Amino acid sequence: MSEEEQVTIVPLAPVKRKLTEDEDRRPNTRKRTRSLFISIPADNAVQKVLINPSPTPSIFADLPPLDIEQDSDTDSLFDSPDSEATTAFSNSTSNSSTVTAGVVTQTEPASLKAPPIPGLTFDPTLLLPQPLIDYVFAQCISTYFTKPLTNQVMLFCRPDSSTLPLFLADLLSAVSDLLQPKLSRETHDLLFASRGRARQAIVNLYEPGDGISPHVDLLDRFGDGIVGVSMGSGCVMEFKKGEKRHGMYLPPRSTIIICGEARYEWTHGIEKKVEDAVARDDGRTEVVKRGTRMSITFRWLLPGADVVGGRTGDKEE
Ligand SMILES: O=C(O)CCC(=O)C(=O)O
Ligand SMILES: [Fe+2]
Repeated sequence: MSEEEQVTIVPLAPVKRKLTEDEDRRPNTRKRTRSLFISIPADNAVQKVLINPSPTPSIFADLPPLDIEQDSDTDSLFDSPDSEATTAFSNSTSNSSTVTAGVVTQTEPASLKAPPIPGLTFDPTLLLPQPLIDYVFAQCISTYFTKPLTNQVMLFCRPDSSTLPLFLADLLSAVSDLLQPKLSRETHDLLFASRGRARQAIVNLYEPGDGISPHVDLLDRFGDGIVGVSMGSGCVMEFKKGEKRHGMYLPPRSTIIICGEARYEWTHGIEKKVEDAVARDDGRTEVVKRGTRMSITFRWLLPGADVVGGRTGDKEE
C-alpha cells in the first residue's frame, strides 16, 4: 500500500461460525488472537481496517485431523502458547513431539524436501529475494501489526475490481515468476490467473511457541490453489491424512503450493513449539530454533464469498 492511500480503522463485529458441540469440547479449539479484517473496496482508494474488539473465534475454526469429511467446511485456528489449550496440546499423546524445557523429543525429524503428496509443491532451494522479503515483512508490521495482540490479518478483494496492497501484489508476482519453471501451465494458471476471481490474503504472525491447528482451508470460502510464503523464521508444517503424516521444514523466504489432493484431502498445521527437529541431507538431525515468523497465504475466494466488511466497507452486521 502506498503512503498516499488512506487507512480507516473501524470496529467490526467478527464473522463467527458457531462451534459445533464436538468442536467446543475439544481442548485445542480456542482462538486467542486478535484479527484484522480488511475489506478492499472496488476503487481500492480507501482500505477499511476492521479490528476484532476482543479475542474471539474468527471465521476460522479447527478441524479434527482425521475427520475431514464430517466437518469439511472448516479451516484453521491460530494457536498461541498463552491459550488454555497449550497444556492439553503439549500433553497430548497423539502428537509426534513435545517440548520439555526447551528440548525437542520428536519421533521423526521433519524433512527438508517435499513429501510425496499429490498437489503439494515445495522446493526449499527456490527462495524469494531477501530485500523483497525484508520489505514485505516491514510493511506488514508497520501497516497491520501495530497493536501488540494482533497476530492475524485477513484481506478480502472484490472480483476483478480491487487488488491487494502493492507490496503484497509485488510479492505474489515474484512468487509467480519464481515458480513458473517449476509448475505446469495448468497449475500456474490455477494459482495466478485471476479469471474473474477475488483474492484473499491472510497474514499470520507467529512468535516461538505459536502454532496453527491441523486444518483444511475453508471449503465454502476458498477455491483450489493456495500459495504460502514464509518470512522471518522457518518452522515445520505437518501434513496429515489418516495415519499418514509428513513434516516438512519451511525455511524463511520459501514458498509452498497446496492444490488438489493436498488442499482437499490432507490437513496442514504447525505445532506449538519453540524449535523443530529437521533431518539434514547428511542424515543427521538438526534442532532449529524458531524466531518470529510471518506467513502470507494467498487464496482465491469462491464466488459470493467476497462479502466480509460489506461492499462499501460499512460495519458488518
Ligand atoms: O502459517 C502458515 O504457513 C500456514 C497458515 C495457514 O495454514 C492458514 O492460514 O490457513
Ligand atoms: Fe491453512
